[in-house]
Amino acid sequence: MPKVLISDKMDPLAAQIFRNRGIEVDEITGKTKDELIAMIGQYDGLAIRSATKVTKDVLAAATNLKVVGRAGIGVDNVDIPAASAKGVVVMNTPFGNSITTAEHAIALMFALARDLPEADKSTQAGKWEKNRFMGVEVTNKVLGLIGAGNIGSIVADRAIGLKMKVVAYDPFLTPERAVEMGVEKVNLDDLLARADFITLHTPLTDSTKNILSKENLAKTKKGVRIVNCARGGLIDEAALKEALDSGHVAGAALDVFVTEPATESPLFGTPGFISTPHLGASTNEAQVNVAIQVAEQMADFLLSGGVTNALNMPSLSAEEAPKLKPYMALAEHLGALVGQLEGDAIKAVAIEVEGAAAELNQKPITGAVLAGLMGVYSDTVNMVNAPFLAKERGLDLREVRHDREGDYSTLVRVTVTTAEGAKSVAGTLFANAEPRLVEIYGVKVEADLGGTMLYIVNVDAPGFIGRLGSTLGEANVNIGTFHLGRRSAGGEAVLLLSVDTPVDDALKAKIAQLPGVKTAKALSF
Ligand SMILES: NC(=O)C1=CN([C@@H]2O[C@H](COP(=O)(O)OP(=O)(O)OC[C@H]3O[C@@H](n4cnc5c(N)ncnc54)[C@H](O)[C@@H]3O)[C@@H](O)[C@H]2O)C=CC1
Ligand SMILES: O=C(O)C(=O)COP(=O)(O)O
Repeated sequence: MPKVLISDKMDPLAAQIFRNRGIEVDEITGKTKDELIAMIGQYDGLAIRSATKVTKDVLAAATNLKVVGRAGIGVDNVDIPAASAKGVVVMNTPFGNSITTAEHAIALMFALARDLPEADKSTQAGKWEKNRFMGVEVTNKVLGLIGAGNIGSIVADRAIGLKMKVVAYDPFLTPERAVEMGVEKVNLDDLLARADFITLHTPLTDSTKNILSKENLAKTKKGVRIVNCARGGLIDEAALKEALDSGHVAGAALDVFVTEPATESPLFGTPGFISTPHLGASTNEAQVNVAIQVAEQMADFLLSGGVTNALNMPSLSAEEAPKLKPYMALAEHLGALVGQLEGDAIKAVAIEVEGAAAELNQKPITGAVLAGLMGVYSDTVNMVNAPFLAKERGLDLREVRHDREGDYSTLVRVTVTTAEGAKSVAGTLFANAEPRLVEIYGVKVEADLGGTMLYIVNVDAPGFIGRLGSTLGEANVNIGTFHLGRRSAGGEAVLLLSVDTPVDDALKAKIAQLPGVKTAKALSF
C-alpha cells in the first residue's frame, strides 16, 4: 500500500480521498527541515502547500518518493531539477485557487484605494478621523497587469467589470488573446508610465525577479498603487520602502514577501503599506478545490500511473494509463535492448509507432524507451528523469507517428544512429497485452525479452547450435527460450536465448570463440 505524507495544512478532504483510495496517509505539519529529512524516507508521496521546502537534501533522503503534489500553483518551493534527476514527478493544481487569488488582488486594490486597514484601525480606536482619509476611485483608472496568465486574466475580467482600463505586459500574451481579454497589450515601460494601479501575476523566474526594481519603480506614475499577490522577489522591497517614504508610490499591498514567514520587514509601519500573510489562496472554496485535486492526482499516479498537471513529465490520463502499460513495458525492453547492444556509441534515437500504437499518447512510450536506454547507465532511471539524462548526454531524439498499415496491427520501432549507421529493433503486442520483439537489426526474430539473455550473431552454418548448446551445458547454464532468425541462408544468423542463470565473462569469452561467432553479448532486462 503506498504511503503519503501531508506536510502542510490542507483541507481534511485530501487525507480522506487518500484513505478512500486505499493509500495510507500521515498528516504531520510544521516540521523543520531536519525532521522532514528524518521521516521522508518512508513515503511514496508528499503533499505540500508553500510552507514545506522540498530541497535537494530532502529529495536525497526521500528514498521511496515517487511524487510531490502541490495543493496550489507556485512550485518555487520545490527543487524541480533535483526532483527530475531523482525521477520524482512534481505536480500542481494550476486552476484550483486562481479565482480566489484574483479576488484577493482586487480586495487589496480597493483596500489601497480607500486606505481601509488604517481607517478601520483609527475608527476602532475611537478617533472618527473623517477628514484624514481621502481615497481614490478605481473607475476609469488604468490597471497595469504584469503577467496575463490564469490569475491575471481573471483580475483583468473583474477590473473591466469595475470600469477600469486594463493594460497588460506579458511577453507570452498573443495579440488575439489580448483582444479576447479586452486588454491593451503594452511593453513594460509603457505600463509603468500609464498605470494608476499595478498588479503582479507572474511566477518568480530569472526574468521576473525584481521586475519592479528601483529603476522601474522610478518609471512609474507618481501616486501609483501596487499590489503583489504573486511571489515575493518580484518587487525590490528596499526600493519600494524608499518610494513609499518619498510619496512617489502612494500605496503598496503585499501578500507575498522575499522571506516568508515575514515576521519583520522594513516595510512594516510605513504609511500607505498594507500586508497579508500569503492569504491569496486562503478561502474555503479554493482549499477544497486544491485538496481534492492534489489527492486525486497523486492517488491516480501512485495507483495506476496516470499523470495530470505534472511539471516534469507529460500527462497521461488514468483511462489511458492501463492501455499504455503493455506498450511501456515493450518500449522499455526495446530501449534496454539497443542500449545494451550499442551503449555509448548511440548518438540519436528515433521512436516510431504505427497501427494501434499510433492512436495512443506517444510521449509515455518515448519516456519508456529512454528509461530502458538510459537504464544501462544507472539503476535509478525512470520515465521522469530519463528524458533529462538523455538530453544531458546530447542524444538527438525524434518521434514519428505513422498512419500507414504495416505488417503488424501495432508496432513500436526504435532506431539508433551510431558511427556505423542506423540500426533498428521493433516489437509488437501479442493478444494486445504481451510485449514481443519481432525484429532486430533487419532480421525477423520473435522473442519475449526478459530476465538474462544471450544475443549471438554468427555465420549460418550446420552444427553451430549443437556446439553452443554443449558449451552452455558444460557451464551448467540452462536454456529457457530459444529464438532464431537469419538474414539469408548461409549468411548472418541471429540467436536470442534466455538462460536461467547469469552468464559470466569466462563463458561469454568461450561463446565468442566458437567458430563462426561474430558477436556474443549477455543482456539483462
Ligand atoms: N498569493 C498566493 O497565495 C498565490 C499566488 N500565486 C502565484 O501567482 C502567480 C501567477 O499564477 P498563474 O496566473 O496561475 O500563473 P500562469 O502561469 O497562468 O501565468 C503566469 C503568466 O506570467 C507570464 N510571464 C512569465 N514571465 C513573464 C515576464 N517576464 N513578464 C511578464 N509576464 C511574464 C506568463 O506568460 C504567464 O502568462 C504564480 O507565481 C503563483 O505562484 C498563485 C496562487 C496563490
Ligand atoms: O498556490 C500558490 O502558488 C500559492 O502561493 C498559495 O500558497 P499556499 O498554498 O496558500 O501556501
